[in-house]
Amino acid sequence: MSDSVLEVKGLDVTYSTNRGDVKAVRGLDLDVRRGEILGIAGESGSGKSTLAVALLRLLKPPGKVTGGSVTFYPGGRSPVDLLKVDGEELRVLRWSALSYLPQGSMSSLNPVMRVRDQFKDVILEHAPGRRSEVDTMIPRLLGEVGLEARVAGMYPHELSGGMKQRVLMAIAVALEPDLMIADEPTTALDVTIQRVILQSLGDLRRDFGVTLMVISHDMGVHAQLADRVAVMYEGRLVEVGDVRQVFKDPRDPYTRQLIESIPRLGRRAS
Ligand SMILES: Nc1ncnc2c1ncn2[C@@H]1O[C@H](COP(=O)(O)OP(=O)(O)OP(=O)(O)O)[C@@H](O)[C@H]1O
Repeated sequence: MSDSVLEVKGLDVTYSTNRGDVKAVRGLDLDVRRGEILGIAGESGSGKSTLAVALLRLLKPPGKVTGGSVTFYPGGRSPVDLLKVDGEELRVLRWSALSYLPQGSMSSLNPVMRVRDQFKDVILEHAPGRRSEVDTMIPRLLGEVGLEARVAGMYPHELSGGMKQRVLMAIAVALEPDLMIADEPTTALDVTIQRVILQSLGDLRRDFGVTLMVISHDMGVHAQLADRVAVMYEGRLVEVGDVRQVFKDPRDPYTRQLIESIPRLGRRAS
């Protein structure tokens, strides 16, 4: 099995607008190693979300991939160029090999469905063979993110923001994907809940062996969670390395600036 789960080479993404082209991702090379938590850092507008949706083939017009390749190495299957796979192949890969926790995803739960049925929808759509296991899978998955089994019988409006986020994380790992991409998973949550979410993400990696790509503008999140961090600036990757090394001795001036904007954490990680 390859040591990489994803290999991005020379990725270019452009938004063509009537005010001109915005090159949101420029010549980006990135290797995501199997089993790691890779943080993607950078300020707002640096291209982090565009990178995520391009990798997941969820980029919407006027966004367009204008160059590069993205090789995905799902465990036990042949490698695929995610930029070239067709709709059906992509449908098979979604959730079961590649899952996504979008930015602001807490509003993506269906308000009129109980949590249990939202799990069932995903599991039965993407892994119909596991029908008989569903009822035992749900409490186990909820337990994995620190939620009680009774949450399965609740509707989204009965859950706090942090609980919704944890339900979504549990759904995202239900089919044991190789890679999960989480975009700003802690944004809009209060500090105590943020810590719980980060802890749960770490637990999911440990228990499911899922590789995580975690996008956050908050260097504190990366200091707490990531093994390696990749820093984006104006669509380019300016630095990638072991999180401790990057915090201790940032090579790029922009990375240094990001770290200095959180002096307390900068000190803690050094
Ligand atoms: N639909 C769009 N049309 C035109 N330009 C866009 C569109 N979406 C994003 N952009 C531009 O692409 C660049 C990268 O944006 P992107 O949202 O990927 O950054 P980001 O780092 O994820 O920031 P944020 O965390 O604020 O979403 C920005 O210059 C942004 O203005």
